[in-house]
Amino acid sequence: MFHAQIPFDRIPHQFKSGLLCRSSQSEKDGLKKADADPSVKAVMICGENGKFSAGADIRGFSSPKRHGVALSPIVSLIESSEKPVVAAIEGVALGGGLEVALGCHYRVAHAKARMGLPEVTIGLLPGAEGTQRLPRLIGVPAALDMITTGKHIPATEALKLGLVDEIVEENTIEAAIRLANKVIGQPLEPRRLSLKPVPKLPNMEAFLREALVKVKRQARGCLAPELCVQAVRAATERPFAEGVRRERELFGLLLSSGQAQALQYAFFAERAVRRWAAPGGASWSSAAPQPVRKAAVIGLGTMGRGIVTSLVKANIPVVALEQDLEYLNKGRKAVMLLLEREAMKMEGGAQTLDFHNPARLQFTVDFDLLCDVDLVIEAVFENMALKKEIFHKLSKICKPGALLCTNTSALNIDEIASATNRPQQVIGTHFFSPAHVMRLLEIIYGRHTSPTAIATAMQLAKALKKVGVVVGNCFGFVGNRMMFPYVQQAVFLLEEGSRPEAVDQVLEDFGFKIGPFRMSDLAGLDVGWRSRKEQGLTGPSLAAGTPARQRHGQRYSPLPDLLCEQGRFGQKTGKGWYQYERAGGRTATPDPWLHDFLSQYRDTHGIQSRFIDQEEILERCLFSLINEGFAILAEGIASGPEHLDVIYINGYGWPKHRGGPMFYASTVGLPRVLAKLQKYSEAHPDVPGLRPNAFLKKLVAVRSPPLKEWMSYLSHQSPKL
Ligand SMILES: CCCCCCCCCCCCC[C@H](O)CC(=O)SCCNC(=O)CCNC(=O)[C@H](O)C(C)(C)COP(=O)(O)OP(=O)(O)OC[C@H]1O[C@@H](n2cnc3c(N)ncnc32)[C@H](O)[C@@H]1OP(=O)(O)O
Ligand SMILES: NC(=O)c1ccc[n+]([C@@H]2O[C@H](COP(=O)([O-])OP(=O)(O)OC[C@H]3O[C@@H](n4cnc5c(N)ncnc54)[C@H](O)[C@@H]3O)[C@@H](O)[C@H]2O)c1
Repeated sequence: MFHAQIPFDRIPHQFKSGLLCRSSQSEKDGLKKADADPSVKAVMICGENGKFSAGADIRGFSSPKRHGVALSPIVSLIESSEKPVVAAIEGVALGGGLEVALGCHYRVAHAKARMGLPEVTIGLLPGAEGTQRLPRLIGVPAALDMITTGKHIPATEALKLGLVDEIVEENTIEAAIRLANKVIGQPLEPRRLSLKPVPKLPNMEAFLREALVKVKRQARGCLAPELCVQAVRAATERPFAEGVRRERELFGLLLSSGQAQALQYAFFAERAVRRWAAPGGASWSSAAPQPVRKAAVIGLGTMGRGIVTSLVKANIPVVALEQDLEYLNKGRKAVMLLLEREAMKMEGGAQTLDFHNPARLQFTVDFDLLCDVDLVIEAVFENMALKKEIFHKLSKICKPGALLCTNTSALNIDEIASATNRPQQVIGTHFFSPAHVMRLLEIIYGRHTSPTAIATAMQLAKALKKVGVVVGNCFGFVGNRMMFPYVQQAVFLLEEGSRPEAVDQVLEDFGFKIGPFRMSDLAGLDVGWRSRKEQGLTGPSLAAGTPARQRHGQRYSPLPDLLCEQGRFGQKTGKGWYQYERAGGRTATPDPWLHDFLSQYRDTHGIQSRFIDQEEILERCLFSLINEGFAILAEGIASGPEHLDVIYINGYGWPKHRGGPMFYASTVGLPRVLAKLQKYSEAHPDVPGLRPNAFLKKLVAVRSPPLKEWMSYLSHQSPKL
């Protein structure tokens, strides 16, 4: 028996699909030798360290020294072997790793193994004949599902699909050797996938057409899913060799599309932000988290109920607290509904949700029940006085080591911490709505927050299967602070002549899940209105004689306030920037009332309406957001552009195939972003958000270095870092 080892470890190789890295030549030679050696009767291919293979080294695809990756010939070599080749799949078999396994004549998997073709998630398609072999093995519908979503499937599902021949609970390698011994001498032709026909469907053409429509709708401009469908279509229409040629052609298109680079950047950025750093040199490498064995959530409104659901899903016992019994009952019902839905989704899976057990989930109005929790997440109304009152109470009731977290969207963490006797244990954990769905957790350290508190919040993010991003404290933190100028531009564009549906369309065509006005209607216009009233920008506390369209010498648009005064809060009232079929309705339609209202508003304020083209809409909204990003970096609120990009992709619906706002700026070109901001700023001198940030100017002055070098051009590190 000859064993060809597929290395895995930390993927330091140019090509990681096994066989073709470090010792690729020797493994290729090994296979040839095994074929030629009459004493070898069968071959077993396995991975190192309990992992089959995670596929190609993703960094290799954007490396200037990219070598022609010759995985296909290896897969063909395996398949054409005259001796049975069995794959022993442990851990993961992903991408090129699974393609290698598809070249084998038999596949044995450990019950805990996962398999998938995730290339689509990094902007590519399986490029080592996977799009041609997989449909031949498991049929077009299942193959298309795996290839266009990139999902990892567990071994049990792989067995049902026929992707593997056997699953084992114990030693996979021994099982693979047993199988290899059993099949020695049996004909191999029927096991060579390239020789098999693709199983027919009665309605193949219609099926593929519908699949294309579906993936295009979901892809929001991302090319890879569509090209995956085209590659699978080729498998159904052409002989194997021609299908492979088509796969290669489509792979080349994706590789040079720019989207693959953006998605691969996003893959590494998400991993890079785990290595957080904070003031005083504290970092991920030195700080250790505290265990969270029990948590509490205060306030069961929109956010609190999602946060409770998230904690229960992560198997963390929760005490859920409300201000009175009426709110408590409302909150309990909402939480139970969410958990029941989540349990339905998990049905049949290995996991179950134990939420009827009061030891796992307890509802109360009694603060004293928080005395033994390890962590509290406050999610009450966005009101500083209320938050301080709650934190003061918590610091008296909670045990000394308990971490006190606030879900505030924008308020000052230090001021909240000042109400406690333990500011080092106060931290912002900013969830995004719906909190049990959205992946982002913005983690905000205050002046006194300890490294242990940061490490614990990051650990919590991981336990909740979220992406934690550590940032500094400022109004709106990173995400909302960058959002303010974006939304402001969108409203200014309406004043100047545009319409909500035109602005939304441009940004949705760019790839945002939802444009700013649809988003505002969904979140509720009253939320921002309340905040502006608290800031004294509108409402009774506004000084008499303040010009309608100016605040503190800067341009201000009262349009959202005027809509709120009309009771137009968005979806919840059936009217906002759009009209809806009813209060609580979800279908937005352009509203003639709003159009008339905008015309009257322009007349009242003597604004000459003009046609605003798509380019201006896009640039003013996006470049003002990006400009704020440069200010955030310069102030040391975030440690690098990757942080901003991960926040936008995971919390704000930024299209991942455009890599996040800062990556996008680097692809547009910093000189162009600067020139456009200068132009718009000259036209609107009273809008600070359009005034190019000094850090952006500096980067352009030093000839726009690559994004990963930006931070080295900050002459002084801000006290925040
Ligand atoms: C111009 C014409 C050209 C025509 C050419 C035509 C021929 C082309 C032939 C091409 C052949 C293509 C072959 C194949 O189809 C392509 C591929 O295989 S692409 C890769 C597919 N694989 C993946 O996408 C897997 C990605 N990884 C993961 O999903 C996860 O990392 C994991 C493997 C499930 C492990 O998850 P975790 O345990 O949570 O660990 P981490 O995620 O933190 O990862 C640990 C560490 O490893 C790094 N890493 C993981 N996978 C890869 C990888 N594939 N490449 C590089 N690096 C990887 C990860 O970044 C972490 O390191 P850190 O960033 O923290 O330093
Ligand atoms: N809604 C969002 O999209 C969103 C997103 C991120 C962050 N946030 C932030 O999360 C927090 C909560 O927002 P929300 O939208 O869930 O608000 P919400 O109005 O829906 O819910 C707040 C809840 O807090 C409860 N509450 C008020 N005072 C309390 C007290 N003394 N004790 C216990 N409970 C009390 C209320 O009864 C209410 O149920 C705010 O700080 C908000 O800025 C909101």
